Amino acid sequence: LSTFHWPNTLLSYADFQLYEAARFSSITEQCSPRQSTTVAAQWLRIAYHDMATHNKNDGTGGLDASIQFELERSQNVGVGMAQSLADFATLLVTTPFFGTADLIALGTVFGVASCGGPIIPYRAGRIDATKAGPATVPEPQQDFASHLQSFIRQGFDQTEMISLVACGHTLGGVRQADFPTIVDADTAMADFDTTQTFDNTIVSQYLQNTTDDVLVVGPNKTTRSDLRIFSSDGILLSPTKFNETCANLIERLINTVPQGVTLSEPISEPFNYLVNDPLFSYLNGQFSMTTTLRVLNLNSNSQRVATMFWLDRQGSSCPPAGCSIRASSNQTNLLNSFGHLIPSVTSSQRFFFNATINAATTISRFWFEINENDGSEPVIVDNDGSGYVIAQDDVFVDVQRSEIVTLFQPTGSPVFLTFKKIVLAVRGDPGSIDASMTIWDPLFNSSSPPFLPVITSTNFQLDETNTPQGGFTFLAANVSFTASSVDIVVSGVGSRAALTLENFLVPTNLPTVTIIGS
Ligand code: HEM
Repeated sequence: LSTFHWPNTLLSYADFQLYEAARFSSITEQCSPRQSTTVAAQWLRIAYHDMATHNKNDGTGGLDASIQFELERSQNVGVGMAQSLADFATLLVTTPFFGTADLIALGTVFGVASCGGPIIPYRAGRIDATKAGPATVPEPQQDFASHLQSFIRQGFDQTEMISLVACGHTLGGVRQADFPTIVDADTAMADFDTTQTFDNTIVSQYLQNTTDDVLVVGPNKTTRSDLRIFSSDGILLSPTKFNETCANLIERLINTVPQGVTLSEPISEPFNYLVNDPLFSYLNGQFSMTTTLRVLNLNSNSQRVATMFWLDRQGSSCPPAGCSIRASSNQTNLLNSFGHLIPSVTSSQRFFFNATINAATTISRFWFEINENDGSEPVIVDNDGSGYVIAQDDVFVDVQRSEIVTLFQPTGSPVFLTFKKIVLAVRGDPGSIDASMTIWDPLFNSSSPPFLPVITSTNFQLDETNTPQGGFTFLAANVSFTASSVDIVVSGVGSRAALTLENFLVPTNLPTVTIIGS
């Protein structure tokens, strides 16, 4: 198992979306059927069509969600396209650093695995396009030479093209409504092979001349593109190497991105020792700091104690061994349906810590110890030796003063309005502080693609309900209930240059308050 090195917002977010977030992976769980095909087939096809804009010669195009702007083209016909984009949009999980293109890639990884295919390593960090790319998706009526040219432009040679088409056409099929000249009027959907699963049947049935793939044996010769491709070379993908070859090629497909986009390191299993960004609150001279530690593959042991240690900033309040607090609770079985497919993970557990810290001497770094209390050496989890360093405590979102506010207007037809009030704690004098926030809300304003996030800015105001205390000034600003991530910039904190809290993920579990209007 690989160890998580904190802080890394992108990797921890990607790990969460891959292995813990339940809603996304559950849509395709067990290769779930939809519209006479499978969700996985729809998600793999959209990934290919999105990537197919790539031009390796000038580095443009690739998996960048430009498909959002390309749906009226006949080459992107099919209900699966808009449906897949709606799947991704309604999850409301995109952030400035993890957009729709990252979700399309994630959908491919989930879909292929859910249908019994290989587990494809995942990289995050794609950048969403803001406009359409070129119309370069291959179509069945085109000749072999133009298909080969397309794949070469996308970065795949002839052998890889043959394999990649087989890897794609192991799922799903051709819809009569989309291709009435290819599929008989009495068939809604002509499956490429006789299994819904991700397997080599597409290849073995082709080799045995038993295939029903309409792009091989369909009535219209012009549109037998799979036949032209599969028969173009003797080296059709070997059925025994199907999974391995497809894993490599589909991984390359989803990692084909425009030049200049840098993807994260590949993730192929959940991180061990994953630490959540600590959250702070100030009250009466003390910080309350909460964080969590996820540990994998622990045996069951009721004697186990997990402890968080920390050092203060001034070396006066904590002993050299650190102040400490035991985990307040723990939770097991954290993984989603995709996480359960990862063979190296046998169990998952998260420990919750809630430390009370003297706000004057404060905290400089923290780490953990897991003691089995069975005579074995305790395991120290200290971020590869550096500890988890708290860079500054002059500005933070105060998570106990922030809240989810529901305004309820009971008269006439009752109206509810729910939003989040973000309270910022700033060490400094109310007169000099200036704070603003850019808010990223994945909630789209449209009922059809493109589903684009709403990005707004706001200034913080002095918070009248949280008066200054212990050298801290509290400022407040509201964000929509669905806002996923905010960037906060604060100036006027003593003599410091402007401080930024970037990509702060808006907590989902803030205290709630209902205000009843008249
Ligand atoms: C020359 C290249 C290709 C051609 C001409 C082609 C053509 C087609 C056509 C005509 C359909 C039917 C779509 C519909 O009925 O709406 C289809 C479906 C599909 N294609 Fe391809 N394809 C090609 C390459 C690929 C590749 C490289 C992949 C992925 C690796 C892929 C994945 C799929 C999948 C998964 C489906 C099924 C979709 C569903 O059931 O909803 N295709 N393809």
